[in-house]
Amino acid sequence: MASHLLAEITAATAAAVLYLCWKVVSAFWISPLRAHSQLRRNGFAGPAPTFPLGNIQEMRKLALTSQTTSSSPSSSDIISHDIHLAVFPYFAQWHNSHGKVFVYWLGTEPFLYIADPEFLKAMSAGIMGKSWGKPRVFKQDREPMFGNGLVMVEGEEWVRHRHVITPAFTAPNLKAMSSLMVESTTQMLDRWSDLIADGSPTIDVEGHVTATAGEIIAKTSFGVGYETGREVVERLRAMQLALFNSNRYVGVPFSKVMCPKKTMEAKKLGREIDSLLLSIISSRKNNMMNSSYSKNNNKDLLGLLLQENHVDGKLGKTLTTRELVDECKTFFFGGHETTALAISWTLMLLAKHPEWQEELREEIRQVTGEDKQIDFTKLSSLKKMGYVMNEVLRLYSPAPNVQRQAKEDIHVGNRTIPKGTNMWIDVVAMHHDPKLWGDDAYEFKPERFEADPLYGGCKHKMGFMPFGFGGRMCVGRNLTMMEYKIVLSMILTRFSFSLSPSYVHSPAIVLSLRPTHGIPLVLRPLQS
Ligand code: HEM
Repeated sequence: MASHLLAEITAATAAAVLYLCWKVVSAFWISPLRAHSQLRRNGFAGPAPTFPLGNIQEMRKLALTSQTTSSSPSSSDIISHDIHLAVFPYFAQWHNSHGKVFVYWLGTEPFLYIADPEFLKAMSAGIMGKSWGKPRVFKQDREPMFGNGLVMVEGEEWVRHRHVITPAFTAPNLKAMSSLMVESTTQMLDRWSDLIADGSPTIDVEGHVTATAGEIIAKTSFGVGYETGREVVERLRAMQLALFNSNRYVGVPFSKVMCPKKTMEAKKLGREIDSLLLSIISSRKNNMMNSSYSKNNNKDLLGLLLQENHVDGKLGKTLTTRELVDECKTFFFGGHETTALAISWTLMLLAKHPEWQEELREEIRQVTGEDKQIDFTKLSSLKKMGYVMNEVLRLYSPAPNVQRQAKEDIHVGNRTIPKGTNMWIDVVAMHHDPKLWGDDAYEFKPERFEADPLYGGCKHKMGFMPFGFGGRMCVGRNLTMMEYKIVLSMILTRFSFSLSPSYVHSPAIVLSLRPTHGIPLVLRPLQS
């Protein structure tokens, strides 16, 4: 009897193990092979993948070769803005052999690489925001950062999130945040004045600007006076480092098991962040129930989302507490580093172009007049600053790529992109393409946006997309524009600056497009 039972258990276990093996082989070997041949049949060629790394090995090799053989100048005198080869050496190489649309593999996941705006236009025609997916591998990889926040959520869920979140970014709501930006920037500039007075006029502005942008996003997201906000920010930064400053095998089966330390650390920080945010949210909710609650005290993003929830609760346009936690994290990761990088790269470019520093100072003088203070209502008059911002976002786009996943088969001419295909849109390649921008594509020329403020004279309307495209375009772009103009006007009004001889031009991708060795500037106070 006992031996009969044992035999049954053994048989059941063997069947379960076999089934599991079949599932694994099917998910990581058979399905990818099927997808590979389907894409090839549809005319999408690309570098040959190997199992289980796909093209990762080759990408690493090319990145390493590019680092060691890079002719990119290390001196602050000669700076090349032709950065595609330096930041994406593998894509630049595959461009030459496979054109502007091809398939490459991250582990067992196929990615359709796109750097052709005409293909992009044809591919996205008629597809609404809610019908796009986001690559599953990135959703898993970045889960601790974005959870089910707006960047990652799909379908009707995305519609619900976007409806609740969009009103928080309207002009009257943003206006209320401008004083928080002025406050944090003033503190940063006072520190710069102290450093200069102490005889240290060379300052790595990137570090300072990123810290200030982190403070600003914490205040604009969770509100002033929330000491916990600082704790959240510190942990969020630590989590980002844990996730991105190590060897990564995105798309490779069981890659998390291969980097257990990183995975555990990110998970632990994730739990701590969630519990801090949960406590902020529940105390805010309690305050709203309080009779002395005033709407004016709640003009930060979280407060606005809670109000939206409050007002529209009956219409089903609500976010759960868990979703609010994910949105707070999303604002932080989506919002602070990108904006800080836009400002930092601008400072590098303006340091190289003192004539543009002067142009902008003159514009600020004209716009502010006697007040000398930049005020929210005057920001839209800073036109030249807008051209400079666009030109910086073109040359050094903080978000170097945009990702999508096909939820259904997509037809482009006589080719079909099969359902489930991931797409990787190379923004850096398009922003630097001389065929789209002309022979001066690698030059810093803000004036190209004077005649054509939206597209900078780009020959294709989808060739300039620092904030993405279509219904899923960045929800925070107006907040960025406001922060950019406030911070930059305040810096330009108090200091003139040049590049330190120690500056090393080294743009590289660490999720965003970053200056690897910071941006050391030599600052000089201006007479007020
Ligand atoms: C220079 C600054 C910024 C850049 C370059 C940038 C860039 C982008 C890009 C490229 C996308 C993807 C769009 C797409 O898939 O088509 C995006 C989406 C998003 N961004 Fe930004 N962003 C910036 C600032 C911000 C700020 C300040 C916030 C919020 C505080 C923010 C929040 C978001 C969110 C929530 C999404 C997801 C939108 C959706 O899928 O519906 N971003 N951003």
